[in-house]
Parts: sequence; C-alpha cells; structure tokens
Amino acid sequence: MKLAWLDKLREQNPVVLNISNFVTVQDVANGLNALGASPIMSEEIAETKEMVAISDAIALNLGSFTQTQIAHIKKMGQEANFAHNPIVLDPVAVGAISYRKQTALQLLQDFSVAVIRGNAGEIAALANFSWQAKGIDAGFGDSNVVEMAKVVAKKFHCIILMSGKTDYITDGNRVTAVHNGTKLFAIHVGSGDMLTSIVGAFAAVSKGDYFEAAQTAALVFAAIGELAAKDKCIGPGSFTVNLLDQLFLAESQQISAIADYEEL
Ligand SMILES: Nc1ncnc2c1ncn2[C@@H]1O[C@H](COP(=O)(O)OP(=O)(O)O)[C@@H](O)[C@H]1O
Ligand SMILES: Cc1ncsc1CCOP(=O)(O)O
Ligand SMILES: [Mg+2]
Repeated sequence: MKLAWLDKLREQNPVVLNISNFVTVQDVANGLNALGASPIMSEEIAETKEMVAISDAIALNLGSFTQTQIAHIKKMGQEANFAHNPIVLDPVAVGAISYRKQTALQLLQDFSVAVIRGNAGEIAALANFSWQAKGIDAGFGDSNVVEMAKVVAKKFHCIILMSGKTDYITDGNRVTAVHNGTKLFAIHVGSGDMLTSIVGAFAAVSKGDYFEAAQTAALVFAAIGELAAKDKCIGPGSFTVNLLDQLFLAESQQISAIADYEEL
C-alpha cells in the first residue's frame, strides 16, 4: 500500500476527466476536488481530443448512457489509449441489464482500460458467473468472488477493483482484500462512482502501477468512509456531508492507523 501517494496526489492535483452519469455527477466532482484532484466533466464529443490532452486520467461511467454518449465514450477511450492516459471503467448495472452488458463488452473491445471498478453483481456479469444482481446494487450470489474478479482481470488484461463489504483488488494473480468501510456507503447513491473516479486520481500519480493505484484508492476511500461514519453520523444526509469533509481533511497517518487489509 502506498499511502504516501495521497500526499503526492494532493501535491500534484491531477486532472481527472470524467464521463459521468447524470445521477451522481456532482458527488463525483466534489469528491475528487475534496480529496485533492482536479475534476473535469465532458458531454461533447467534439472536444474529446483536447480534453484528453489536458487530463492525467480518465473515468468512464456507464450509469446513464445513450447511443450518443456511447460514441463519445468510445472516442474518449481510443484517444486516451493513443495518449497513454489510464482509463478506469465503471460498468454500472451490467449485471442487471443485458443491453448494458453487451455495450460494456463492445467498449472493452474498442479500447483497453487500466482498471475496472464495479460491485460483485457487475464483475460476475463480466465473468459470466452465476449471480443475482439488483439494479445498481451488487445483489447476491454464491459464486467464488475472488475467482470471478481474477477471471475478469485476465479476460481484459486489466486490474479489477471489486467493491463491497470487503474490496478485492486483483491483476488476475495477486489479490488484496481491503476490509475497511461502513454500511453507510450502501445508502449513499454514488459511493461506487466516487471510488471509480478516485481510482483515476491515484492512477494519475502511479507512474503506471495500476494495481497499487487501485488498492491504495480502495483503502483510502473505505477508511475515509469509516472516519466519516464515526463523526456524529445519523444517516445518509450527515454521512454525505461528513464524507466530503473527511475526503478533504483525512491525513495518510489517520488512514494508516485504521487500515485493515491483507494479501491473499
Ligand atoms: N456493506 C458494506 N460495508 C462496508 N463498506 C461497504 C459496504 N458496501 C460497500 N462498501 C464500500 O462502499 C464503497 C462503494 O462500493 P460499492 O457500494 O460496492 O459500489 P456501488 O455503489 O457501485 O455498488 C467502497 O468503498 C466499498 O468498500
Ligand atoms: C441510481 C443510478 N441510476 C443509474 S446510475 C445511478 C447511480 C449509481 O451510483 P453508484 O453505483 O455509485 O451507487
Ligand atoms: Mg456502482
């Protein structure tokens, strides 16, 4: 774990370019900003090349796409590959909606990604493992979650960050489990989207070590959620406010003091 990268991120203030969903776009922008990155959102295909050129990492969210947005995502993915900019993909609800799965699989052929960040329902769908996803949520299943994450990592030659009560990060061989977090994440719509963009911010300062970027982002975000939950938190409203404050305030030493993770 490279918790020192949180300080590096705050020093470097990397630009993270996002194609977001319309539901959580503001959570994503404010989350990145609070942590110390510089968010920028785009909805116009004509500006893609210029946007990619000023960015240090790209987060592509499939939460509310249209055909027009898919063309934009494809172009951004291809321009980012050409510019050697890391891409983090969030395959929202591909476990629940077959059209989303088909679209995500096509995009994964059109360009390559550094990291896929999804919940167990989404990763199971990409692995073709049996699972009952529920809308945007993970749902339930008894497939071996570590195996399915490894399968997807090998299939798409990328890092998988599968989030949930325990987050699993794998490159297909190595696996880290991060046990930090709070149940309150599950009642805040956008927790996963924020994490995806934050993986982008860590990828931007990682000099190409995307496994390290994904596992450090997972630990930082989950531990910050834990700190937020401890601070006079009574429900989703106060959690959202506290989460934003802790993204801004939390120091790497505080995260290190509560870090709970293992290499499997
Ligand atoms: N039951 C839980 N207990 C603790 N942390 C959780 C729980 N569920 C999700 N998280 C945390 O919430 C964050 C977002 O992940 P997740 O909820 O899986 O994404 P999504 O919103 O895409 O389903 C991650 O940091 C994850 O560790
Ligand atoms: C509710 C909803 N509908 C489409 S995208 C979206 C937000 C998903 O956010 P997250 O996966 O981070 O909870
Ligand atoms: Mg999600």
